[in-house]
Amino acid sequence: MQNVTKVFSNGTLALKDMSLDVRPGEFISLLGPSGCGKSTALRIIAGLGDASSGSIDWPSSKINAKGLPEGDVGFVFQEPTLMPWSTVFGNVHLPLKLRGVSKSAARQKVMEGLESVGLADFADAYPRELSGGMKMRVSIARAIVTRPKLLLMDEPFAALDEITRQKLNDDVLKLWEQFGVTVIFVTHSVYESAYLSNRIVVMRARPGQVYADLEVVQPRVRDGAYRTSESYRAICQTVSDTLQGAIHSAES
Ligand SMILES: Nc1ncnc2c1ncn2[C@@H]1O[C@H](COP(=O)(O)OP(=O)(O)OP(=O)(O)O)[C@@H](O)[C@H]1O
Repeated sequence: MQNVTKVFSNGTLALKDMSLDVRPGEFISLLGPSGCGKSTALRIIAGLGDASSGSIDWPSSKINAKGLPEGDVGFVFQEPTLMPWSTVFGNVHLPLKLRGVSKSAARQKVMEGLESVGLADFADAYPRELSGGMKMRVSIARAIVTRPKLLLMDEPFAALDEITRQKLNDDVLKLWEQFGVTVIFVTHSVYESAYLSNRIVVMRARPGQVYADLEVVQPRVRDGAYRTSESYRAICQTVSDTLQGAIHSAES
């Protein structure tokens, strides 16, 4: 993102001169107070909204006529947004169907996607038969079925209970390693960002901008032991202090 500014039609200045370089293979959390423009930034990266000025460049991808990388971006929303009339298989097939890939030709990829989120046995189930966490898994399988290089996730687990959220955090980390996908993950949670990411971009509000860019390179393995480790506690403390700084900088 190069100097991206977004002014909505009602005059709200959501982002001002936001610049962010994302390197292949990173797991970045975008963290910040409510209304600081996290979702707006993610939507502009995904091509779901236009920047008022500035640009999104894709130096490592071929781009299509819309200026977006061809087939390279998957998006997971806060709500699973599944089609209730379609089975789990049908929901995950959708992005491939929109590209003209028939059900039979897509079967292997859809089943691989479902296996990677532990739902291979639920291919014929309907969304109403699934728990909230399972619906979100289907949504993730749908986002990765096209093998995107970049996965954008907008507070995907905010509505889930803590245990389910922790399990899904581990699932996402597995997918990140398995597919080598670059992830940008929007969250309100200091703890979630410190658990998942190797880079935490803290934003400030009014106007939305990058306030701090923190590296969390170690440890490589994130698991239950990390959650209770001194290094995790220290990272959470640093991130929490930085977030407080971002909140105060917006008020001054
Ligand atoms: N379509 C829109 N029209 C007008 N203003 C908007 C629109 N979408 C977002 N905004 C405003 O832009 C600012 C940034 O919103 P955005 O949803 O990107 O923030 P956020 O950091 O994702 O917030 P949250 O954490 O609460 O989801 C807010 O002031 C919001 O009210």
